[in-house]
Amino acid sequence: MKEEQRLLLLHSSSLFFPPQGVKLSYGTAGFRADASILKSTVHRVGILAALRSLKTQSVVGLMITASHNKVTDNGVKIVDPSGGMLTQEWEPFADQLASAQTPEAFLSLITEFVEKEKIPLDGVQSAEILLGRDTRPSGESLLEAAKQGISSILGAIALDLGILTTPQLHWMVRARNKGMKATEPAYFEQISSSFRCLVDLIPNETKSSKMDNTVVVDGADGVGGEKLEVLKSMLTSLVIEVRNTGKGGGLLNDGVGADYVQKEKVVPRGFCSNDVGLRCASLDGDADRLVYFSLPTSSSRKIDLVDGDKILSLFALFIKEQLSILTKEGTEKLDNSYHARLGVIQTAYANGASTDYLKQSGLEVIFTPTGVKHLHEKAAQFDIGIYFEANGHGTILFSESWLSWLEARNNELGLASEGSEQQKAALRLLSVSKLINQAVGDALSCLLLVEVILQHKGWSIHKWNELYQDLPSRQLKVKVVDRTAVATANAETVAISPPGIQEAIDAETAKYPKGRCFIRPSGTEDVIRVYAEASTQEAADSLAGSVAKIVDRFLGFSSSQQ
Ligand SMILES: CC(=O)N[C@H]1[C@@H](OP(=O)(O)O)O[C@H](CO)[C@@H](O)[C@@H]1O
Ligand SMILES: [Mg+2]
Repeated sequence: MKEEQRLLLLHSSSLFFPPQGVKLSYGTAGFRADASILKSTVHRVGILAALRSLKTQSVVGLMITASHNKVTDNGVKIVDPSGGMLTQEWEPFADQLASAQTPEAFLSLITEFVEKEKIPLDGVQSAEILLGRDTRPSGESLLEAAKQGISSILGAIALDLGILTTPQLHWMVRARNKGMKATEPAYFEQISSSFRCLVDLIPNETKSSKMDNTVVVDGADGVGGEKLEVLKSMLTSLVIEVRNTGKGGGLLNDGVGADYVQKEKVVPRGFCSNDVGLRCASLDGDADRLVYFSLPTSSSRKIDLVDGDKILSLFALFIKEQLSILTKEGTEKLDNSYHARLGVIQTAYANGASTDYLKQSGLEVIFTPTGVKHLHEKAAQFDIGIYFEANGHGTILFSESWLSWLEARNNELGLASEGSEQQKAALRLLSVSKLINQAVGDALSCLLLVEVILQHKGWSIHKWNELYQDLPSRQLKVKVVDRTAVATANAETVAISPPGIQEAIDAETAKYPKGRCFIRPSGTEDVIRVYAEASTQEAADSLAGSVAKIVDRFLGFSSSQQ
């Protein structure tokens, strides 16, 4: 490493002190913590992002957000050149960097890593990092820290894109590396024009049905609401009413947003009895999650939730239907048919009823640990991989090879039988691949896809919700002394440590018909999560409650005092 580079890194890191007595780790979605202790971490992630860009000789992204967490929290994560999450291979280095206590220790970590990874840190190669942040007040000063980190790597430049949804930044990084236009207008243009194509391809029978084309969206008082306001003006045949836009003084994620709606299953702030029967949706704080809901009656706060599993089911159904039209043996023979391998990816949080439904519909269902980085990786192994977390984070991935086949097939059909059902199916699938964010789950593009599929099918939210009935479930959080004491296996369905805890959970679960329960350490909060399912809500609540007590007995503060 050049002396100039060494001095630059030493000087820059001496301006930021790592928090004392706190060990941060690159969890499910980057580093997250109370914003007040994050400056040094964000500064170091800026440096890491520059190294990643040098190593890959591509543009990378750095996003400052704490998503659905409270407004006083914040977080930082890196977007890899593909538009996906930072490669998991670099996560341990990210952890080490964040916890180095002195500038010298920090510098020696970097020196060693640069050598090991053969990163061209010579001041000759350039690096470029796109920066984005959500609407949190702490975002601006954290972004400054990231910029200072980036500028302490010779040849690295930061491009500040301002306030963005997380999926917009992922989309732009992917677009830049594909040589496409990577601006916000280009993003809006792509998703709105592919939405319009799908609308034009709605069958005449359903086009004329009296379906309500209004959706009311809770923007979680975050970035999603303001972006949706822009997008909605570019659409036809859909009316979007945005509430909780963040402009009315409401607090981010406070009694609003996808996480609150999905976990609490109650009406978010800004909705009232007048909304009974309407199709409603909630985004989370950085607009990468989407859930739907409706208010069944005016007398209670309870909602009918249509979660990520149902969005997944709707998407899977539509894709499968279009694929079967496309590959139907028609008047004209398919000489180069390519049967797409379609896969569906879920986590243990998926409602058991959804998995049963998907399997009964003939779909291949695969399970991964929590966190999109795991789901995304699996989905990318299929020609068409659809992944969703129950909380509403997901997307559809199309392989490059299948898309090129589809393009060619579409052209062929255009010549042989323009306007045929087969060609329409090909066009629909091509449009879906452009509407849906190929980099990461995106609430805005998923919202448009849900809306156009409902219009295509002529379905109300109730009809959609009736695809299957969710098993009652309950999620709880338990504060423990050390959450890393819990280790899991089998896509997080079994706790392999501490010893004896799984046996205790199994014994409790066995008392409940259709009972299913698992625990895992959260990767974004300092808690153990408990998930329980059973045949009635009371039973699910009771199972979750009992298992929470087991967790507390094994790992809680009371146990450590004994
Ligand atoms: C049960 C649950 O909803 N977990 C969420 C949550 O992760 P945890 O590791 O459970 O804290 O935040 C992640 C990032 O947004 C999201 O991917 C994940 O699904
Ligand atoms: Mg989010």
